[in-house]
Amino acid sequence: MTAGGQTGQSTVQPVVHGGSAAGGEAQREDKALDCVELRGVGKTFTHGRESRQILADVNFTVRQGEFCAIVGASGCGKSSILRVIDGLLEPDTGSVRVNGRDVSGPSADIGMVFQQFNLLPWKTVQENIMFGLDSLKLPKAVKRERCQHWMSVVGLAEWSGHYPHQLSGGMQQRVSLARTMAREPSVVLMDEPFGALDALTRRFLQQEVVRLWQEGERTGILVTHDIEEGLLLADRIFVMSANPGRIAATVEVPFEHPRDEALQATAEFAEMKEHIWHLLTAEISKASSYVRSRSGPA
Ligand SMILES: Nc1ncnc2c1ncn2[C@@H]1O[C@H](COP(=O)(O)OP(=O)(O)OP(=O)(O)O)[C@@H](O)[C@H]1O
Repeated sequence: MTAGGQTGQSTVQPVVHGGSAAGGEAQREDKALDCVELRGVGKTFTHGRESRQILADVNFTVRQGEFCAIVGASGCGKSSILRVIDGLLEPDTGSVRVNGRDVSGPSADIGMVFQQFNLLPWKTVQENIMFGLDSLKLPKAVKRERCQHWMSVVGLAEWSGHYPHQLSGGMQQRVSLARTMAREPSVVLMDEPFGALDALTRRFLQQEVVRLWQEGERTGILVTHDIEEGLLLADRIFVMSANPGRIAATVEVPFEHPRDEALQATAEFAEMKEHIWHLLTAEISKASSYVRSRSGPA
């Protein structure tokens, strides 16, 4: 992870970039390190005679090895952004590039972890992870090796022969994480991966994710409702507006890892959390007055 800044100051000065055409980012010279690039991405869904613009002029860049979080109100288009990056949803306007190539459909370069574990109930832990490797053109022995490796990394080697219903929610999410990571994608997209877990398990898995990112050169994008989760995991946080969804601000997270309970108890952490909360609520009230203005006087 490329965390920057210090924790020693009494007051944090949040570094915030606006969400204008430059993607809400400072101009940079190191373009070679760009891993995920969205430029002018827009999407409108149409049902019958009704159209709704979900995304408008979404711009951001995530650098190789960086971990970014997207926060925003429910329904503002966070998951749609991940689906656009994953090639599952085609934008109407703009471009999406991953590792310098235009995205035109799902690719082995990109992995996704969902809130629902999506495990096959009739397959064991090992079989579920092997299933994730099925479509890769790799020798069987390499697949077996990767499967063993990732079962150990997520601490489930002893559970390899168990079925999903014999595992806790946290264990099932670890299988799901291992299944994605075993494919060794260079970009991992996470859509509220810890949303269905209890607080303790969530914290434990968040720490696992931080460890995985510190060990390898992976790029991650996490969608979350939880500002604290973003602050504990991400290098930068994209704050979204709604109706239509765009990146309203980009906040650089100034804390070094490990980001633990001691950090969470600091005034600096509370200030950052409040700052992002203010950005979010300002966007939510702007979005609701926009909706009110379009639907006429109450
Ligand atoms: N295939 C689709 N057809 C029509 N509308 C869709 C489709 N997919 C998503 N939407 C709509 O697009 C909007 C954005 O959905 P999306 O799931 O991206 O939001 P989100 O910010 O991830 O929401 P949440 O935080 O509640 O999961 C929602 O209003 C949703 O109903």
